[in-house]
Amino acid sequence: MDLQEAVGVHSVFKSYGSGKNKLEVLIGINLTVTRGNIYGLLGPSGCGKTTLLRCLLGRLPFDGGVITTLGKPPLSAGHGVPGRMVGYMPQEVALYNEFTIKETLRYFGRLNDMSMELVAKRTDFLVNFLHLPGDNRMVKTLSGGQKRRVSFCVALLHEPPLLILDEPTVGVDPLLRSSIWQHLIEIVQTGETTIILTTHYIEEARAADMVGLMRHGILLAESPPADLLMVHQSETLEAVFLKLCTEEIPDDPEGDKAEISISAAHRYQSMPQVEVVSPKVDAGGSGIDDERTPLLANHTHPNSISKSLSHSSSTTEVKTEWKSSCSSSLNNIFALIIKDLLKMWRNIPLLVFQFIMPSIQLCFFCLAVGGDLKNVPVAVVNQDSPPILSTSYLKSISSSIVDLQYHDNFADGYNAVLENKAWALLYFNTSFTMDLITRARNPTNATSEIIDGGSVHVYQDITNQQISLSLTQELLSAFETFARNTLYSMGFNPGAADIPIKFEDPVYGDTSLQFTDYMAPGIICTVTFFMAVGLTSLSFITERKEGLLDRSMVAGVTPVEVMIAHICSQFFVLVVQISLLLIVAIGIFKVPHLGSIVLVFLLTLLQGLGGMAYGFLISSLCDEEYSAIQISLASFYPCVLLSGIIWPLEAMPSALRYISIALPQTIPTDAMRGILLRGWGLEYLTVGLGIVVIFGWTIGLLLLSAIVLKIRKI
Ligand SMILES: Nc1ncnc2c1ncn2[C@@H]1O[C@H](COP(=O)(O)OP(=O)(O)OP(=O)(O)O)[C@@H](O)[C@H]1O
Repeated sequence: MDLQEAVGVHSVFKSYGSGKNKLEVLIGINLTVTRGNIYGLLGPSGCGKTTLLRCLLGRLPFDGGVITTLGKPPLSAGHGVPGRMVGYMPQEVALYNEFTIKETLRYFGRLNDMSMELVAKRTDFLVNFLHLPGDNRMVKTLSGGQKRRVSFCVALLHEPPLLILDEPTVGVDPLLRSSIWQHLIEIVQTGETTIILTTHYIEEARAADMVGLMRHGILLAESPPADLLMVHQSETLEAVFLKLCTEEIPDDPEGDKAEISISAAHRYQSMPQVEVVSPKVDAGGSGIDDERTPLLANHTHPNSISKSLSHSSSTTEVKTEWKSSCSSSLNNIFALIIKDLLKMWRNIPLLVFQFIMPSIQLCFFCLAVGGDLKNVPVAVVNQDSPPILSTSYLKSISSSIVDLQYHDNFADGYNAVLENKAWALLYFNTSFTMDLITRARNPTNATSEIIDGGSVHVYQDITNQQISLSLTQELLSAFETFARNTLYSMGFNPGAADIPIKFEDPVYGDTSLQFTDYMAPGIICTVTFFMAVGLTSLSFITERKEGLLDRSMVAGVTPVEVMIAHICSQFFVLVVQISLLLIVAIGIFKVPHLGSIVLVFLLTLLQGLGGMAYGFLISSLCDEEYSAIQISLASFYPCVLLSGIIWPLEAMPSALRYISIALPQTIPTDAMRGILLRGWGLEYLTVGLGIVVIFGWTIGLLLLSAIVLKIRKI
């Protein structure tokens, strides 16, 4: 291997998609970048420049060929590409909008293991050199061009031996562009830094040591700019490029690429081999060689150059000590945690939302579900004469539960139910009191007419089972009260012999328990789990879409480090969330808590971690937020419905029960119920199993996410 070779690309092929949708983007590309050189990769939009750069960075797998960067293939063990050996400026801005310039550079400085003093010095220099406003300015308040310059700063910050810059001069005014080129020329002077950049401004690439002209995935030519101009007898690189394009593709620009590839390769071989000349330092140390002069001659801001040149000596003093060893995971995790915490800090409303959202959801649940009915309208037609016992019975009905509405005749009362103005009609015959007394005096000899006349006739709308069951319960319990208070006190026995079943004191629970208490443990589990799913998946997809994750990964961060950092930074959010949730459940809504609160907390915390792990899996599978939301929603209902949270597992078909038991909420919810309602501890199998199940799910989901990320090469 040529020791002078910084980057070698040999017969590299890359395509996107497959079958009919296959798009060949790189077709047997060969290129060599010499150490200490600036290599300008030129070509029209869509010709594959970014794709090639991402392959060089190890961020995109390629189909065939060999790539070496700084002597090794990217991603080889212990290699710093991706990592500290490379500085990357992507095409998109890829900056945290909520950070200041200083914070942005500190984050990337930490990833590159720089001391904060060094970061501060480099920040001062770069902010000054690139004419950026103060380093305390928020990125979101910068103009498009200023943001791109901050992005450029990030790539230059740690003075890596390899700089890969995707269109660094887009959105930059000509003066600054010239100054940037001047700086790039300076930093390659030592021979330690190599730069590959793409640009649409073909003419500015005259300042490069070597240019590669790309079109339709092939390299049409690779030569020093001066030689290209000479060989093609053209005045401008643009003219050379046009000439090459028309030579190669006379009729159809979308024509046969294989043919192009062969002819291009042929021409490359037949081209005069030109010695690659490193930029020469002139007597004044300006570092401007003859070929570059035309570009720099347009420079009307001499201060910019002299300023950057004076920095040349200072940069040697503040030279970053980049390390060639692999990224330190702990260092990366630390940097990522600080970044995550800062992001949270910068978005306090979102943080507060995260803290209180589970509690608010629990409030809605406790307020809306499981309570007693109130003011249920019930029509009454009382034709009892004299209305003694009927009135007494009606008085026994709870007025807070049932709102009695009197009607004159049966038809009116019945219509009220038909028109959904009442949930039931209570009808008393004219002989209700007399017949009930007759029946009470002699229950064994009561005729069916007497029984019918002495009964309350109830006509119900039972389309709402919850209302009809509660109403039935209330009417029956009112009759019990009425019988005890009125009939027995009058010395009558209505005839109902006591059923020979005696309910002793319950083993677990008491009669004050409500449906809310049964559901609350499941709600606590699911709310915590799915809040974490949503926040984790969306946060990662957004970071990935904005190129932020990619940028961190080029700096050497691995997906596992991202996961660990996210879990650490979100841990404190979870702790606050769960504390508030339990305060609301136990303190405000008086959900019984007979067992250890620590165990309840632990189980809920594990649910949150499980949710994060599921969020990771979703974000590793989905590229878009909407698909992540769809998967989350699609899994929410099965989880809630199948986990025995709303309705007992015992009511499910037995086959479904097996699926249900395997879900991450079923056994943990049972365990939570055991702790809260029965006072169970770890000595009970269900509680231990609940912890093991959710822990197992968390580890399994994390591993699965790591595998998916690896397969998808994200
Ligand atoms: N992830 C992808 N899936 C499918 N096609 C893609 C993907 N990324 C890029 N392409 C396609 O590959 C081709 C090359 O894209 P690339 O971004 O490498 O071009 P480029 O030369 O960098 O263009 P520009 O100068 O506009 O940035 C384009 O046709 C693009 O649409």
